[in-house]
Amino acid sequence: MKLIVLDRDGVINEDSDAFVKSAEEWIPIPGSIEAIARLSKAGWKVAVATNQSGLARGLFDMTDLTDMHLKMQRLVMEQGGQIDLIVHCPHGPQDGCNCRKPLPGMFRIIAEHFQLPDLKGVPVVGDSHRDLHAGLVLGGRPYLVKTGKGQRTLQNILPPGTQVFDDLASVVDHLLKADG
Ligand SMILES: O=P(O)(O)OC[C@@H](O)[C@H]1O[C@@H](OP(=O)(O)O)[C@@H](O)[C@@H](O)[C@@H]1O
Ligand SMILES: [Mg+2]
Ligand SMILES: [Zn+2]
Repeated sequence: MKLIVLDRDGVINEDSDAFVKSAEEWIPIPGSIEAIARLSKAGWKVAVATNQSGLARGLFDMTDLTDMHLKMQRLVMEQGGQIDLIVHCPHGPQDGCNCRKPLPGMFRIIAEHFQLPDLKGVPVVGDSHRDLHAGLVLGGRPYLVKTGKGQRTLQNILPPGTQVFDDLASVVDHLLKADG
């Protein structure tokens, strides 16, 4: 199965140290929406795994998050693609959940949804270490983008085998070229 797992903030949309708290604040990174649509049209399944501690912090609520994801989905569908699954962790750093990246809980949910035993060889695209580590636990192939917090992430040692690209559009160019 051609499946990819994307981090959201800093990969699909612009991130903010003040959190992205509404659909109005949710702004796509240039090329990312079109890149997701290109994957869909090439037969890829697209999943999103996103930490949303802003919910636990009371910065926004589930209605706001749903509005952000409806906007994201609408923009991709307007380009002829779709996002097949969006999984979020609503918890805060102190909540002790098993789904907040770098823990792999969301990635297990994604594997189960697509009836896969693991995510061996599945590209996992993120802008932070925690995105890459969470995906590696299930065998994912790590891709770091320089958008969002990616430049900061680059300052530290990356997991072995991590491939670095400027942005999601460049990752998708690479994957679709390899598709042949
Ligand atoms: O990159 P993804 O996983 O899609 O989402 C990240 C966001 O939930 C927020 O995660 C926060 O980290 P803490 O949750 O405070 O550690 C901060 O990094 C915010 O700047 C960022 O917007
Ligand atoms: Mg991110
Ligand atoms: Zn969680």
